[in-house]
Amino acid sequence: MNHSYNHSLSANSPLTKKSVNRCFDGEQHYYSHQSTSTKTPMTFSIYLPDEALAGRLCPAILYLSGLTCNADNVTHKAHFQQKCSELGMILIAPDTSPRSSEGHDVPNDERYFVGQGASYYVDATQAPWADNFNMQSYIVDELYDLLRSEFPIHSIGITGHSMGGHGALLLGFKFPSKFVSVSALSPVCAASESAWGEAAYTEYFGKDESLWSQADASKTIEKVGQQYSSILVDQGAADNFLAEGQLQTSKLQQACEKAKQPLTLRYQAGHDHSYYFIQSVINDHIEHHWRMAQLS
Ligand SMILES: N[C@@H](CCC(=O)N[C@@H](CSC=O)C(=O)NCC(=O)O)C(=O)O
Repeated sequence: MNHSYNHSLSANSPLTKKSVNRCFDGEQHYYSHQSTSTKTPMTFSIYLPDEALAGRLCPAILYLSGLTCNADNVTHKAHFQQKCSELGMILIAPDTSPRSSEGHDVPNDERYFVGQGASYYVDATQAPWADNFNMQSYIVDELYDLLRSEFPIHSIGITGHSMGGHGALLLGFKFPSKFVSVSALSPVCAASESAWGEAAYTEYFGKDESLWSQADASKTIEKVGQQYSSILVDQGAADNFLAEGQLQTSKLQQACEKAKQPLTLRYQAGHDHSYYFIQSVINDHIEHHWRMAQLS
C-alpha cells in the first residue's frame, strides 16, 4: 500500500504529536494532551494502519495496561502492530494514571499497587486522590470523545491486561453503549476482593466496603447481565498472581454464568503473567475485536 498518507489533526486539536514510526503497513504514533479529568498532561500511543492514515473509518481497540505500566509496555512488548496492520485496526494504549510533572503535583504511594501507575480505571472520591485520579471519566468520556473526533474510528472495543483487564471488563459492562466488544488478558476479576484492590479502594473510596462493588468487574457483570454476544478472556495457567489470589478468575466465570453472558475463558498451559504471554495470544484478541466490529 502507498505509504505517503499523512494523518492530520483538527485545526484546534488539543493533541501534541510526540513521535511517529513506520511499522508494518501503518504508523505507531504517540500524543500528549492536557486532561480536564486528571488535571495533568496525559500521554497515549495509537497505531494507525494505512487505511486509517488514508482517512478510511477503521475499528479500534482501547488497550488498558496493568499496574506499574505506561503506554510503552504494550506498544513495545506485545507485538500487536502486524496483526492490526493486516486487519486494518487501530489500537490505542493510554497511560494508567495521572503522574507528577513540572507544575503538576499528583499524590503518590510507595506501594506499586496504589498511586501513580495504578489507577484501577475508577473515579476516586476521597482526598487526596479525588482531584486527579479520575481515570474512568478520562477513558470513557474525555479520551473516548477525543479519539473519535481526531481519528477515523468506526467503532471501539476494549481490552486490557491484569488491572487493565479489570478496567476493560468493568468499563465494558458499565458503559456497553460505548464499546462493541470486550476481551481481557489475565484480568483481575474481583478487584474489591483482591489484596491490591482492597489497599487501593480503601484509599480511593474510604473504608465502607459497600462502595467498592461498583468498582468490581465480576459484581458489575452479575448486576447488569449479558451485554455482548461473547467475551474472550485468556489466563496463563502458570501465572504467579493467579496462584496468589489476586486474579480470582473463577469469580468471573461464576458471574458470567449468573448473568448469562457468554464467555470464552482459556487457561493457557505453562504461561505466566508477562508480556511473553500477551504476545502469544494478542492476535486472537485483535481478531475477536475485528469480528465483533464487523457485526456492529
Ligand atoms: N512485582 C512487580 C509487579 C508489577 C507487575 O507485574 N506489573 C504487571 C501488571 S500486574 C497487574 O496489573 C505488568 O504488566 N508489568 C509490566 C511489564 O512490562 O511486564 C513490580 O514490583 O513491578
